[in-house]
Amino acid sequence: MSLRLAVTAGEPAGIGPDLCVQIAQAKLSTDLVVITDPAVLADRADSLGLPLTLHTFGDAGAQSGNGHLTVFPVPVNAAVSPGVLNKENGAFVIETLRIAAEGCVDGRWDGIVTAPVHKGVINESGVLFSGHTEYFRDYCGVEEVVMMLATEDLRVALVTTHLPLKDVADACTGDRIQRVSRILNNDLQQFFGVPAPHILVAGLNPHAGEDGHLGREEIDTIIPALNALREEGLNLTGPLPADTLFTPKYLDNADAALAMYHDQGLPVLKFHGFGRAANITLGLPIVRTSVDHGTALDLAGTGKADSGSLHTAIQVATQMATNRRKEITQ
Ligand SMILES: NC(=O)C1=CN([C@@H]2O[C@H](COP(=O)(O)OP(=O)(O)OC[C@H]3O[C@@H](n4cnc5c(N)ncnc54)[C@H](O)[C@@H]3O)[C@@H](O)[C@H]2O)C=CC1
Ligand SMILES: NCC(=O)COP(=O)(O)O
Repeated sequence: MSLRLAVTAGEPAGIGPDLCVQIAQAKLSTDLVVITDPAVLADRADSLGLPLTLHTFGDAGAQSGNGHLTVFPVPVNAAVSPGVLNKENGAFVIETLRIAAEGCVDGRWDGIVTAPVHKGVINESGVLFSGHTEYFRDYCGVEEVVMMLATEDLRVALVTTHLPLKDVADACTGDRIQRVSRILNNDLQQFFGVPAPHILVAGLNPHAGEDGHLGREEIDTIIPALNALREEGLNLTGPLPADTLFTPKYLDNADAALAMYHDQGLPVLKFHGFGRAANITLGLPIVRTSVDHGTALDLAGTGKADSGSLHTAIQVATQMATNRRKEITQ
């Protein structure tokens, strides 16, 4: 049976609908079902001047690719104008995520690929929301998940995700570093065919603390956590100063880098491969990938949005879902 992925089109005023219309133009090897309001897609196809035939999920002959798109319809709450946020649609966006997760759990599809949402407007709509990563973690009832962004030749995972910088040091506990490292190690084996992952771990402070003179988190927390993980058999190098970790000397012999926080790891990844990377949630019982960028409100409806990252996210989700299926049938 061929794989089917759900694609949430994300914030309706952002570039998510544009990207869905754009990928529908290609010949697709994975069956896609886009979860959104079909009228938003039709309007966006008109703005972009691209052909689009819409089908409803479950209908005979429903297909995606070559100018067709299968849609699981969810109505928006308020009319959509490209580039203009409307908090009335916050609940709609969350409902598309809920349907995507529900369909994964009940087997309607094999994984989820998410187009970008706008965290600010969702919170303004009255829904507390940090990101998809945390949403799917809570939906699936797991304690820990890991955000990893990956291009073809660089993988960067994070110990902490969406929280204010002032809270990062306290959040990098030994327990969390251990849980995140185990998930990263396990999922690199399970989904990405890396039999014995070598993981580079960044310190938190400049120069990885300079022997305690620039911060004690390395000595008090990170080194003991890494030593305990080494006892379990994980192949870890670090804590390394983050400013030199991302150089070929280290990266050439590693399978992934583990950064302590969002803006320690992601600027490097995006400088290296923005538009070609996927954002992957590890540690979930379902497959979920996403694009490496946000809603780009400035580009919605203009035809200037690059769909490269959505293509990558679909490819990676297909690979992960294939490996998960193999595991289940073994
Ligand atoms: N997966 C997700 O749902 C993500 C959502 N976001 C959300 O997106 C919103 C906007 O975030 P920003 O920091 O402004 O980042 P952004 O990624 O939306 O935009 C940053 C810059 O990159 C450009 N850009 C982004 N995607 C592009 C594409 N596909 N093709 C060409 N250019 C592109 C934009 O035009 C802008 O100049 C925020 O609410 C943020 O939380 C951000 C990252 C991921
Ligand atoms: N910087 C990554 C990002 O904001 C996407 O997060 P998520 O919505 O995938 O959790």
